[in-house]
Amino acid sequence: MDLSILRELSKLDPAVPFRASTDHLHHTWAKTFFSRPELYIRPETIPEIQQLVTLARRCRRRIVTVGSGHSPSDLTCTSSWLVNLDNFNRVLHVDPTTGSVTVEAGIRLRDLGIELEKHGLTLDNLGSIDSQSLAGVIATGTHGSSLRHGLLSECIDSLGLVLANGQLVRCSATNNPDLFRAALVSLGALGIVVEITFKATPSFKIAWRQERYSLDRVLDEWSTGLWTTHEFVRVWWLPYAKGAVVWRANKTDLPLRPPPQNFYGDSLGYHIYHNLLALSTYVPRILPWVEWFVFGMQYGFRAGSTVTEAVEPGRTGLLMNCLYSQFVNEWALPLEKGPEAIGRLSAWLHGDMETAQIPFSSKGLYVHCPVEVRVSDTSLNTKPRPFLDPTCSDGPTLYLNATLYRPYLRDPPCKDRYYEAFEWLMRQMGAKPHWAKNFRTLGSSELGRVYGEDMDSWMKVRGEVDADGMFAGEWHLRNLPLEIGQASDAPGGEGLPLLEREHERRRVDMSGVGDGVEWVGDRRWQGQSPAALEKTMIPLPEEPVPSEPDTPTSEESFDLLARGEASIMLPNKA
Ligand SMILES: Cc1cc2nc3c(=O)[nH]c(=O)nc-3n(C[C@H](O)[C@H](O)[C@H](O)COP(=O)(O)OP(=O)(O)OC[C@H]3O[C@@H](n4cnc5c(N)ncnc54)[C@H](O)[C@@H]3O)c2cc1C
Ligand SMILES: O=C1O[C@H](CO)C(O)=C1O
Repeated sequence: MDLSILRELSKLDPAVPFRASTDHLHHTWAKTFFSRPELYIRPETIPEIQQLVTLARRCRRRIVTVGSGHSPSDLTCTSSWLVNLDNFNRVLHVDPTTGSVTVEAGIRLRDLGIELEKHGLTLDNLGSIDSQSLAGVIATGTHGSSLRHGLLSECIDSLGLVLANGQLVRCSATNNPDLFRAALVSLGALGIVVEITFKATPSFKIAWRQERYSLDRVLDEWSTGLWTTHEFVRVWWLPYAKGAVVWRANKTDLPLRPPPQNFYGDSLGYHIYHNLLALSTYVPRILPWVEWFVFGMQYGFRAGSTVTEAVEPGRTGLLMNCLYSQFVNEWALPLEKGPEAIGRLSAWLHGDMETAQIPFSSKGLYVHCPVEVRVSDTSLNTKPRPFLDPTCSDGPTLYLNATLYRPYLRDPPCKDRYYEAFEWLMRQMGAKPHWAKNFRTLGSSELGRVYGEDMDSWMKVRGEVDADGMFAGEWHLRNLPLEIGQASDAPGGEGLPLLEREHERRRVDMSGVGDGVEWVGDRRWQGQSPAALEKTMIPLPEEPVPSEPDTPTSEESFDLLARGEASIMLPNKA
């Protein structure tokens, strides 16, 4: 570990542990991106979080907070300090009568669900999985599929954040409302969210039903009940079959009835599908047949042929099997534009360029299914909207998610051409990308324009709480209208001196397994002598963490750290 870090650490409260390790390899769940942070820090208390922020500020380091790494882009990559709150995940307060719950922000949705169930409570809406951290779900605008619900974060009443100056601040609709609206989709760029208070709902069961439709029927019923007969509805469009799987659920008091076995839910079907996808990397033209075979085995070969039903707890029944590593490219647009968007993309995939009106060739291109088709309605929400909410404010929203699997972690050959055309169509139709997913950059100015005053408001709050860019990196620079000044030139430069630039991307060295990319930051602090670095350290007016500047670090702790041993838990104490 860098000696200047140790020196600064020795000046802080020795009673507060600094739980850092030095050899962590970070990767996204999908193993799309990897990075090697200088330090991986897993705090367990708020004083520890405040201390690490103070230390980062003094050592001029960027901080990235990572939840479960389920965002498949390079959003959580860093060569600087990576903070994870998996050990800061307790339920602090539950009021079973009002449903008000306060938790530490690192809690995963699954663990939260189990805890809430003990009090007869649950979350009122879920996406496809429950592995994410609650803070991560909020930070990117995660959604489920229901016209009676908006973003998952709609249940949030207040947030506590540790900001770049080490202070813990709280915000809600009435207290610091601008910070609250900015922090509801923060993209990790405001500070570390540490406490979350939200409204849980009485636990419920759902009765769900799933059947195959023709695409024509989906489009015919689009405005006449497809999305409204049930509280939760999602559609998987199978482009080559010109069909779809429609899944719908309502709350129920019926007794639990587990779902029947299904093809790729079992080991054999799972591996058959995986290997067919792997084969399609070399022989892409088999993909229409793979779609026919796998989804026929899974859901029946003809529209209306097989109906699957079950009754499950909402907490698990709303989830789905997401199978393999994947790219996900998802956009939000007004629900009424769905038939046109699906019709044009369908035409493009089938080579009908006149109907598609998409200026790229689809000749010889074969893609994976499904395209996920989901909805939400955030216009019903009476609470403050997140500034960076990509959904429609004046009516229901449709999400189109072009999923591409990465069999055995290999990228499919259709990716660039498919996403180029898909994104062109989405932009032409006025859609906005889901922040967490694999959209190629639109450029910060386009997103700035698309979000207008809301982006200005978000940027203003960001600038106020993190003037040096301690929580900003290349992903933010690429997608948000940040002013970096001379940030890239020198530490301590004007603009956002702590913002971490990308130095390079390289094929990750994993013995040739997969097409994952290693993201490498500029590590601009390297090569600086401790004395030179110290010159760039900004003294702080307020010190939230008690410090004892003259307390020497014990020889023993110092040696351990200097050797850079992995997984050291440093009680900063003799
Ligand atoms: C298989 C799969 C299924 C998915 N299903 C859905 C779905 O149905 N609907 C949907 O909308 N999305 C879905 N997603 C996307 C997922 O919900 C988001 O990527 C979510 O942000 C992941 O949460 P995480 O805890 O992994 O956060 P990460 O991916 O680790 O981080 C996401 C962002 O949150 C920030 N962050 C995390 N913790 C904190 C904190 N304590 N303080 C401040 N910032 C923080 C990070 O810095 C980063 O900017 C899915 C993803 C996968 C891989
Ligand atoms: O990002 C996502 O992955 C799954 C699809 O497999 C899903 O529903 C998302 O959203």
